[in-house]
Parts: sequence; structure tokens; C-alpha cells
Amino acid sequence: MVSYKMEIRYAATFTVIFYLSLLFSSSRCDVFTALTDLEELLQTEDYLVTSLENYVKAEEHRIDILKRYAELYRKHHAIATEDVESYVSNPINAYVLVKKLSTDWQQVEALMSADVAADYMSNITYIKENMKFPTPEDLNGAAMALTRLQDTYQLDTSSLARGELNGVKYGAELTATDCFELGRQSYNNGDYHHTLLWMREADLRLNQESNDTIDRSEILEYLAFSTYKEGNIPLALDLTNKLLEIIPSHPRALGNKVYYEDELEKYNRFKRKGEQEDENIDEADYVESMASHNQHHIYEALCRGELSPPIEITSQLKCVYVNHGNPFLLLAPFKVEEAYFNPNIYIFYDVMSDAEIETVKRLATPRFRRATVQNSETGELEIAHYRISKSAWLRDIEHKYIADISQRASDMSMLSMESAEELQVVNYGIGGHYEPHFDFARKDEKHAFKDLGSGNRIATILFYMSDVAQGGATVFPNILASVWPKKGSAVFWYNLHDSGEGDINTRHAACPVLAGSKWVSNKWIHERDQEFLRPCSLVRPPPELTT
Ligand SMILES: O=C(O)CCC(=O)C(=O)O
Ligand SMILES: [Fe+2]
Repeated sequence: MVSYKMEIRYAATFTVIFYLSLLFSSSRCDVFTALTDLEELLQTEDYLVTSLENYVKAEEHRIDILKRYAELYRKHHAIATEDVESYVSNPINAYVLVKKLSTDWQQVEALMSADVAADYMSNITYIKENMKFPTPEDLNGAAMALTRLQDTYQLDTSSLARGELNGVKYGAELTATDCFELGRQSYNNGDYHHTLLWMREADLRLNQESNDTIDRSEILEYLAFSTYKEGNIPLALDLTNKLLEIIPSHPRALGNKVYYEDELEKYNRFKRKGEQEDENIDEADYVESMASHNQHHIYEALCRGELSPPIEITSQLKCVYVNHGNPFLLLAPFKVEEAYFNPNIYIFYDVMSDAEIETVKRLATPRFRRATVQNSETGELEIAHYRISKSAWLRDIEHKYIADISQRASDMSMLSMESAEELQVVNYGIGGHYEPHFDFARKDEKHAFKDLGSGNRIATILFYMSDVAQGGATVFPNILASVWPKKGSAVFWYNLHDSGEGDINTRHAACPVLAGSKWVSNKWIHERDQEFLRPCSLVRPPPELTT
């Protein structure tokens, strides 16, 4: 038997799945990876709500009839019991009473046990199977997106629960159950740090809510175990004792209490015995783990806009108009800004028109698939949690605008597009990101681009097809450079040194989108056919020409 509280929990869990999926949205699966399918999800919601409303009406109608039956029976009974003897002595009354309690009553029973829900449930099942609907993986992805944003942008849990992102209030608040669900998802991912943050928030919210939709004991159980996992045994014990105050016979809490007491005793004995006996940490492992930890901190600080390249670099950066001696560009030269020097990173402004952007989006949207990455060992394309977006490829022959964009990429870079890949269109939803990576194939990635037969990716042109309300910068952690999306602009850099070696300083990332939706497209240019074309600099004259 499902209890009232559990029913509410199920309903609330459904609400949080739905709410999060709406927030972090896309295809029947991967709802959280991009925002393009959000409208479809809203349509699903519309159908579901209509079904629910119709079901409620049908049930109300059934209950109304039953109420009327009850009233009739009650009235009849009242009359009959006014004077029982004269009532039963009347043969008509006797007949009416018997009939009321036989055939009439059968109708009441039939109505009481009628399964009005069945029709509506099959309707709902049809909607779920045929329309966009979030899966458990979507909920997990949405929860991970939220905790990623929380870390990258240093968002405080309580503000987030109030629906605020960096001080801007956007949407609905999260309830205690919503927070509990976020904690539970984090727990299932083995992420005890976020379990603690969200369970504590659930507890705080529970104290403020008038009708409890979650048991404090459940929160305490997750809190205690995650606290233990995070290494605070005394607090884990304390929390377990609190749980036992609420449910003294809680079997797991009783078991954990003994276990934590034992662990605490062992720990104290160990501390007393040999405080000087240092733990045996492998120094090389430690240095490596600290290095990757710091790298991640640099990446996140760049995403928050807190770091920039040193003044020696920024002081030399220019903003110029160039036509590369191209007669077609004499009247409308490119406006180019240098974002970094060696590796040279250039920002080109106004290189995609609104009409082109709309066309690219329209052509790409129906083909969107969850973006993949190439497995360096096998060369296979796989989905990965470190690249969360939807992408599709467009060919030059599909539309004049796509061919125009390729021609423009060639004019911008002064490189041949003969060996370039098709245009890759990407849409990131909220929390969508691409962690630091190289666009070029490294030496150990033997399979990469083998099929293309056009060599490595010599250069990247990344077109920004939207502004992004908050977050979503492209950052280069090795050189502390960052580029902020501006609709119609593009960023260009060489991935390879002149020698053909990959330039490790081009390591870059797409920061998580905090608010809004981010659209980009990649034009990856390959080595073949570029032998005589690659210029030293796009915006500075060759050294021998400078006076
Ligand atoms: O979206 C961005 O800012 C960067 C995308 C990127 O690096 C890629 O798709 O390889
Ligand atoms: Fe990239």
C-alpha cells in the first residue's frame, strides 16, 4: 500500500524531474543536453496536464454520482427509521428496501470500483512513449548540470534553491523535496560533497515548509552517511544519533552507529599511537593530483571572468580592419581583434548575418544528436559527460548560405577549405559545456581523422551564433585567455605549429552555460592543400616589410 506521504513524494519527484528537465534541457533521451527541444517538452507537459485535468473531471463526476446515491440512501434510511414498525409492515416499502440493497446497491459498488484511471493512464502511456519525455538519466544529467554550475560559478546553495543565479532571480524556488532529490542524485553519482550541500538545504527548507513532503529521518540518513564518506566520523555519529531520536528502531542507523563508534575508536587509537607516522603518500601521485586540481581551478576562474593574460601580452594586442589584399573585401574589410599572441587567437566581428544564423539553426535542429568525442584508443565516437551539447553537420551543397560561410572562412583565414570538415553546428543547454581539450589529434590518437585522409586539424574557426545571457565563454586555460560569445562573431586560431606539431597552448574549453542557450558552429580546417597558404600572421605584415 502506497502511503499518503509516498504518493506526495512520487508526485513531487515527478515534478522535480519535469521541472529540472525543463530547466536543463532535448530527442527522446538526453533531454538535458540542449535547449532546442524545450518547446517539445512543454508540449508534452501540455498533453499530460490536459489528460490529468480530464481524468480529474471524470473522477469528480463519478464521485458526484456516488454522493447523490449516498444522499438518497441516507434520506431513505431516515424516513424508514422514523417509524420502523410501520415502515417494514408496508409491502411496498419492503420491496423498495430489498431492491435498494440488491440491484441498486450493485450499481453503487460498480461505480465505486470503476477504474476510471485506466483510459487516462493508457493515454498518458501513449504520450510518454510517443512524445519527448525525460528519462532517469535525464534527471541525473540535469542534477549534474546544476552541481557543475554551482562549482564553476561558485553559486551558493541557498540562493540557487531560491531560484537565483548570480543575484538574478529567474524561476521558481526549489522545495525541500526538490533539494532532497538533487542530494539523492549526487549521492548516486558518489558525489558526497554535493549530497551534503543539498541534503542540508533540504533540511533547512523542510523547517520552513508547512506540509512536510519528505521525512527528516531520510535526510538525516543521507547526511550521516555522506558526512562519514567525507571523513567526519564524529559528526556522522552525531547525525545518526539524531536519526535514532526520531526512529529509535531504525535498523540501518543502529548498525551504522555501532560501525561509526568502532571507526572513531580505531581512529583515536591510531592518532594516540603514532601521530608522527605520516601516511604514506606517493609524492609523484600527489604532485600530479595537485596539478590537475589547480588546472581545474584555473579553468573555472577563467569561466567566471576572474583571470586574464599577463599585461605583457594584453598590451600588445591590436584591433584592426583587414582585407588580406582580397579585392572582394576592399569595401567591407573584416574587423579583427587579437585575443592572444603566440598562439595567435583572433576574434572576427560581424562574419555571420542573422539570416545565415537562422538558416543554419533551422537546417541543423532536426538532425541534432548528442555530441560525441573520439575514443583515443579505438577511434570510436562516444558520448561523454565532459561534452554535453547537441550537434549536427551541414554540407556546403545544402544551402547557398552554408557555402557562403565556407567561403568566408577561407577569406578570414586565407586557407583553403578543400580539406575542411563540414560545418559542425552545436547547441548547448543550461549546464552544457565541453571541458578542456585539443581540437587537433595528438600523436597517440592514431585513429583520429584517418578516414578523412586530409591530415590533422591545422586551424579552428568557431562561429558564435548567439549571445549567452550568463556563462558559456570559450577559455584557454594554459594561456589564461577567454573569448565571450557575441552573436555573429567568430574566433580563429591555428592548432598546429608550422612544424605540424600540435600547439598545447591551444587547449581550450566551452564553459558551462549558466543562463540562456549557446549556439556555435565549428569549421575545422585540415593540413592538406595548405602547403603554400598559411600566413605568419593574419593581421600583421611579415617581419621583412615592417619598417
Ligand atoms: O563552444 C565553444 O566555446 C568551444 C567549442 C569547442 O571547443 C569544440 O566544439 O571543439
Ligand atoms: Fe574545441
